[in-house]
Amino acid sequence: MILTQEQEMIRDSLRAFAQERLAPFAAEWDKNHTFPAQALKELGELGALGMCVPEEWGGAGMDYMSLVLALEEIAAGDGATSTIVSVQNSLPCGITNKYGTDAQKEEWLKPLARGEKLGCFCLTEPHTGSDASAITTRADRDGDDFIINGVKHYITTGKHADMAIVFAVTDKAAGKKGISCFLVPTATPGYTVARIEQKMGQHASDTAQIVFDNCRVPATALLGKEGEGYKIALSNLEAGRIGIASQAVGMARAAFEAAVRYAKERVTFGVPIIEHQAVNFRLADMATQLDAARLMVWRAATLKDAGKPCLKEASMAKMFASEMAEKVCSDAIQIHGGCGYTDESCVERIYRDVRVCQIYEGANDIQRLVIGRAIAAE
Ligand SMILES: CC(C)(COP(=O)(O)OP(=O)(O)OC[C@H]1O[C@@H](n2cnc3c(N)ncnc32)[C@H](O)[C@@H]1OP(=O)(O)O)[C@@H](O)C(=O)NCCC(=O)NCCSC(=O)CCS(=O)O
Repeated sequence: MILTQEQEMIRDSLRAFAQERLAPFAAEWDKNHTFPAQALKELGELGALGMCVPEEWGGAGMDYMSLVLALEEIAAGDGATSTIVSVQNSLPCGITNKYGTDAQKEEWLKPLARGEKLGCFCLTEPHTGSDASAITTRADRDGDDFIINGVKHYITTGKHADMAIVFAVTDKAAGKKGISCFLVPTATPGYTVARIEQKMGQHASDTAQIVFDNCRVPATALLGKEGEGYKIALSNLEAGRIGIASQAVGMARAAFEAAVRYAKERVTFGVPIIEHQAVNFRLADMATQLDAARLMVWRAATLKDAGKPCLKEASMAKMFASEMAEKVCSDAIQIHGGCGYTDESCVERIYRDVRVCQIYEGANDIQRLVIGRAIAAE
C-alpha cells in the first residue's frame, strides 16, 4: 500500500512530535498517573484531536487513513495518550460531526476538534459491557427536557472531559430501538465522577465511573433521532476499533524497536545478542507480525475512506493487532531478559499499556462474534 505525500507528511510530523513530546515523559506519567494535558493541547494545535472533522467545523479535514497513521505514531510515543486521542477523534468528534445539529457543532464540535475541549463516550455500564443493548441508564421525558439516571463504567477521560456522549433508554418497550444518544456537558448538575479505576496500565489516561443522578438536559441535547442511539453507538465503534488496532500496532512497534536497540547493544558469549539466531529469529517473527497487523489496519481504513462496508475488516484488524501486540511486547521483554521485567526498560510499561486493546471498544470475543456473523452472512 502506498501512502500519499500528505499522509506521509502527517505520519512524519506526528512521529517527530511523539518522539520529542511524548516518549521521553511516558514513564513518568505512568508512575505518577499524570494526565497529559499540555501534550494534548499541543496535539490539538497540530489538528490531531479532530482529524476527520471538516475544516469548517474546526477540524483538520483529513481522511481516516491519516488518523490511523497519527494514532500509530502517538501510541509509539505513549499508549495512554493515544487512547485519549483515539476516543476523542472516533467517538465525541465522530458522532457530533455526523449527528450534531449546527448549533451543537458550533458549541461543541469546533472546540473538540481544535482540542480546546475533551469528550468522553458513555455506553458501558457496570452490568452491561459486551451486551450493549441491555443498558439500563434511563432518560425520562419531562416537558422539554430529559432527566438521565444511571451509572456508566470504564469511561475514558470521564474525569477530564467537558462533554459526554451518553446512551440511555428512552423507550424500554422498544428494545434496541428504544435507546437514544445525548450530548451532555459534564458541568451539568447530576453528572458525577464517582470513581477512578486503578488499572494495570495506561495510568496517564483516566478511566472513570460516572453516576447520572437526575441529570437534566434539554431535548435539544439529543444526537440523531430518539431511538437511534444503539445504531449510532455500534456504527461509530466500528471506526473506533480501527483506531484501537492502530494504537496496538504503535505500542508494539515501540517495544519492537526497543528490543532491536537492546539486542544490538547487549553482548553475551562475546557477540551482540542480535547475532544469536534465537534472538534474531524472534525479531524476524515480531517484525512480520507487526507488518501484517499494520496492513490489516490500513485495509480497514482504506475501505472506510472509500465509504465501503468494513465491519468485518475493522473487527479483524482490532482482534489481530491487539493479540499480535501482546505477543510482540512479551517477546520484547524476553529479549531484554531480567531488565525487561523491571522499569529499567520501557517494555514492561508498554506490555501493561497494550493489554487493554484486547478489551476496550469491544472485547476480542465480540470481534470474533462480529467476524463470524459476517462470514455466515456471506
Ligand atoms: C454484541 C453486539 C455485536 C451485538 O449487536 P446486535 O446484534 O445487538 O446489533 P444489531 O442488531 O446487529 O445492530 C443494531 C442496529 O445497528 C446497526 N448497526 C450495527 N453495526 C453497524 C455498523 N457498523 N454500521 C451501521 N449500522 C450498524 C444494525 O444495522 C442495526 O440497525 P437496524 O435495526 O438494522 O436498523 C454489539 O452489542 C456489540 O458490538 N457489543 C460490544 C459493545 C462495545 O464495544 N462496548 C464497548 C464500548 S466502549 C465504552 O463504552 C467505554 C468507553 S471508552 O472510553 O471507549
